[in-house]
Amino acid sequence: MDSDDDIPCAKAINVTSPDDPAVLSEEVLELANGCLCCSIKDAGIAAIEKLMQRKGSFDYIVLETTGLADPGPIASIFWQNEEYSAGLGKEIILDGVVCVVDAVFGRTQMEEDHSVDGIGESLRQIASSDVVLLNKIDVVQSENDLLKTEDMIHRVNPSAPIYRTTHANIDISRIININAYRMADHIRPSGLDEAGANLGQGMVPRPKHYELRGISSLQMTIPPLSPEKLANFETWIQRVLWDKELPKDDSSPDTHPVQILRCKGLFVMESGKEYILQGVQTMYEISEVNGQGVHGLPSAGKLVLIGKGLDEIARSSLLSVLM
Ligand SMILES: Nc1nc2c(ncn2[C@@H]2O[C@H](COP(=O)(O)OP(=O)(O)OP(=O)(O)O)[C@@H](O)[C@H]2O)c(=O)[nH]1
Repeated sequence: MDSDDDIPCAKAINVTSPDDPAVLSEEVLELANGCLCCSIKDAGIAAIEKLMQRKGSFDYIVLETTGLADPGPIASIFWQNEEYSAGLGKEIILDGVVCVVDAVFGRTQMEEDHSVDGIGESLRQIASSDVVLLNKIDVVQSENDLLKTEDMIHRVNPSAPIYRTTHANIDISRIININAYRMADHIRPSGLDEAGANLGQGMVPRPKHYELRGISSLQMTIPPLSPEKLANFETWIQRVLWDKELPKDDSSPDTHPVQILRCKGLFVMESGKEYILQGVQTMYEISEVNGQGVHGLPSAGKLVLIGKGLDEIARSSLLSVLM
């Protein structure tokens, strides 16, 4: 961790290859300007492509950022690369963001987290994650401490699974090839809302809203949508992501700033089709899910938004579009 960095960003690409003794299993590429997030399109991805040219393709690339990095811009650049790159670059796809939280100090770090724009790095990292490892549980005194930390992580990011680990020991399938930016399964509602009631057609449990030190999240179950409602939602999310404010209407004429760090959703259409929403920073994608209906019930979608300003007003604005 480089605590004296001015700009929180990754400093190197570290690609490990246990089968390659010639490089002692590890190769580190230092980037010329030392900053991955500002220059990844030309330097970061280009550096990985160069490695791929020299050594052949990789099964998987693990990119470890500094402890101060904001994963959002880095994830969005890799995601953008999927769309715009050609040749070898096309093989570099974004699988997911994993965050390791220290089970001993993590809660204090989250409680004391702050930055100029109100979202400190530890909350940003948790907010942007697809999976969270709560590590060093062997040195935590009580189960209650672990539960409190898990609850805090869940309030910041209600959609990421949290796995307790020691020495980050984890079944690799939980963090590799998770396809977090493509699959709908991890967003799919379980069929029971939090009170344990079955979700029937047209029944919508109350959306859940959490807030912790500037980061808020909004989670809601969504009934089957008409194409028109989905189109309305798309207009809404564009306004929120790109203009960073809620759409104004007669009932809410004032400017209401909103900043989304990560959004995920699964929309079930009245026709039975399913669409998945994925978004990071200002980028989003809504794409049809193939093989819908494999899970049978419930016929309900789900939406998770994580960022700033996602309060009751944001909730009402969203409900007016979706319900
Ligand atoms: N008791 C215990 N120690 C751990 C665990 N995980 C890591 N450690 C120890 O904690 C120390 C720091 O581990 P690192 O993996 O270097 O931590 P890090 O945060 O990645 O460090 P930097 O990336 O260098 O900032 C090492 O001495 C590890 O052996 C754990 O689950 N339990």
